[in-house]
Amino acid sequence: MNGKAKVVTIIGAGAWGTTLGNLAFQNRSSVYLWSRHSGEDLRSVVCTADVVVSAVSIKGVPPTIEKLQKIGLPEGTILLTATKGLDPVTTKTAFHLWREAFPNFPLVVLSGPNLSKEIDRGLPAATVVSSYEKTAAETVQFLFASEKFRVYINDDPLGTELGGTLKNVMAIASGVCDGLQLGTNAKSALLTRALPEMVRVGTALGGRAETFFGLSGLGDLLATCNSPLSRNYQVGYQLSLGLSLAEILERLEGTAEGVNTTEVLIRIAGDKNLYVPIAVQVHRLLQGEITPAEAVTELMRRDLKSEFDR
Ligand SMILES: NC(=O)c1ccc[n+]([C@@H]2O[C@H](COP(=O)([O-])OP(=O)(O)OC[C@H]3O[C@@H](n4cnc5c(N)ncnc54)[C@H](O)[C@@H]3O)[C@@H](O)[C@H]2O)c1
Ligand SMILES: O=P(O)(O)OC[C@H](O)CO
Repeated sequence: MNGKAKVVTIIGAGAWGTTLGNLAFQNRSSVYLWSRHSGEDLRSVVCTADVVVSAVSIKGVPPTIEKLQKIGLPEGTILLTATKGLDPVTTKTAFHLWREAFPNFPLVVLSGPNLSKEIDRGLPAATVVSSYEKTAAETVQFLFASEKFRVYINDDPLGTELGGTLKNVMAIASGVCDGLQLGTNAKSALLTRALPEMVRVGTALGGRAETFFGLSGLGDLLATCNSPLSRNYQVGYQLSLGLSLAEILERLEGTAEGVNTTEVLIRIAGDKNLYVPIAVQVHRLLQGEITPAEAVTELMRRDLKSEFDR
């Protein structure tokens, strides 16, 4: 299948699934947006699809996979995952879960600095689609690309996905930084130190270092850590104003994956002996063990060290 796909089924009618559906629709694809609440038969909308997009949050990935395994997919269907999270049960990324469940289907990851509300307004943005199967990546590239949405490809799906996943932890820290009005120097230091922390974890989990310096790593880190539109940033910002995590999540519009990702990341870092000082403080903050101001103090009073030694 070359050029623009004709039929796209999007599973997950949340903010991101809806935005992706609109982008494909504007490119003249037939788009089915499926929600678990719609009552529509999932089989009927996947059996004719050229591309099946998973735009559910990470907790929705295992049940979605289970449903599709029962239904079965036509041979050659391209699977596209747009989730940015870590499975709390297995600690795996969505790419791993989909690969294990559908090893013989072309699998593509989409991740980048993509705040859906900006894209919905028609503002220009760029993203990355990544796959070991180049033809599938190119098909997805043409499916979504427009003059408003520039789509790059690469062949490091794990690194691409992990950039988008790990930056959510940093976005919580960044929201704290802005909420406490720590200033531009502090913000710059935080984001600059966040990137090697993401690279350390991301490469230990199989991503390539260079990918984290691209759109799906540094690009998404900058977008999410600087925008009040980010739900993860909002979690940190509102914690710094004194709201409890429960209160914030109750009012939050949509999913802040970073809350779960932080908890899973701390387990991974413990198992693999990875140095993740920012994530450790975000975790303690989310657990209610320390205040936002104490988290900052803990980061600043660590032993002095060389800039590039670990
Ligand atoms: N909103 C954005 O700007 C944006 C951009 C890029 C990537 N993402 C990522 O896309 C994913 C979805 O984000 P969103 O903003 O659409 O979140 P959302 O909260 O608006 O929607 C979540 C979706 O997941 C589905 N879901 C949740 N639990 C489920 C379950 N148990 N079974 C089946 N479906 C389930 C919900 O029904 C809903 O359709 C997240 O991983 C997010 O990090 C979001
Ligand atoms: O609202 P957030 O924090 O989930 O961020 C959305 C996207 O991941 C930004 O690229």
